[in-house]
Amino acid sequence: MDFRIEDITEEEIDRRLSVVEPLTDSVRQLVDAVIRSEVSDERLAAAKEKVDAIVADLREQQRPGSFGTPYTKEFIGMPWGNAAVGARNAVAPPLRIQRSPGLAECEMVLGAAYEGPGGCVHGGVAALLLDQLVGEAASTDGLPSFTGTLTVKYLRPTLLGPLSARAEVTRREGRKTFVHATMSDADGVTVEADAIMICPKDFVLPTGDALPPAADRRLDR
Ligand SMILES: CCCCCCCC/C=C\CCCCCCCC(=O)SCCNC(=O)CCNC(=O)[C@H](O)C(C)(C)COP(=O)(O)OP(=O)(O)OC[C@H]1O[C@@H](n2cnc3c(N)ncnc32)[C@H](O)[C@@H]1OP(=O)(O)O
Repeated sequence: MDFRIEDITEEEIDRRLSVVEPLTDSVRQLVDAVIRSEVSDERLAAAKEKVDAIVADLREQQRPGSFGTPYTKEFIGMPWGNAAVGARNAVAPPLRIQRSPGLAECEMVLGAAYEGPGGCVHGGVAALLLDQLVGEAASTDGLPSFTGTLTVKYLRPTLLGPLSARAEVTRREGRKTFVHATMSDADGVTVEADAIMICPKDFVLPTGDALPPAADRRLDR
């Protein structure tokens, strides 16, 4: 796992985000445009050439593997490659999660890129987003928690469009945290999930240190 430390200021984080977030958003627009475009085959082929040129340009300098999750020395996390919340990841809607102790909530608009059954959210996407949310709810006290078990119940089809989601810790038992989560549309809950999150035994940082006291960690912004 990649939890490297990167010693930068919060201002530097903001500066980097101000560059990459608009780019990622443009790529999201590109994904949506490719799915829904009805221009001619010739124009689609021409678009491919332009996209390939951009990819070649970006690949001139590339980090190996994935982005990982760097943390500042103040333990502000930068999970920018994350599939649900990543600021550099056009696959992520992205979720913009509000956290308070034991609770994580967000509103989102899921478009054509998240389709499963026609016009509906893919069940795997709903599970992905709820997995992130239960992870964040379990981690609001600063303990890293990994999903041990995630049980998802699809109550009725979730139509693409504006949605909200919520995850709440129901109880903690030693290293285990139990979390209940829901995804809802304007008419109520469409998907519910229950998770058992586990804090790994003797978790240590890449520096070899134990985690600092929870109060000193923010893990993310
Ligand atoms: C610089 C600071 C860095 C901090 C980092 C902070 C991060 C948080 C910040 C921000 C939130 C981010 C949010 C992310 C969201 C995304 C969530 C995901 O997608 S997570 C990826 C998918 N999940 C995995 O890949 C897990 C893979 N599995 C494992 O690593 C292990 O199996 C693990 C950790 C789950 C358990 O391993 P063991 O060795 O600790 O477990 P044992 O000691 O055997 O058991 C402990 C207790 O847990 C139960 N248990 C173990 N495995 C279980 C399971 N799979 N399901 C249910 N219970 C399980 C056992 O029965 C036991 O319970 P009894 O104490 O006896 O009551």
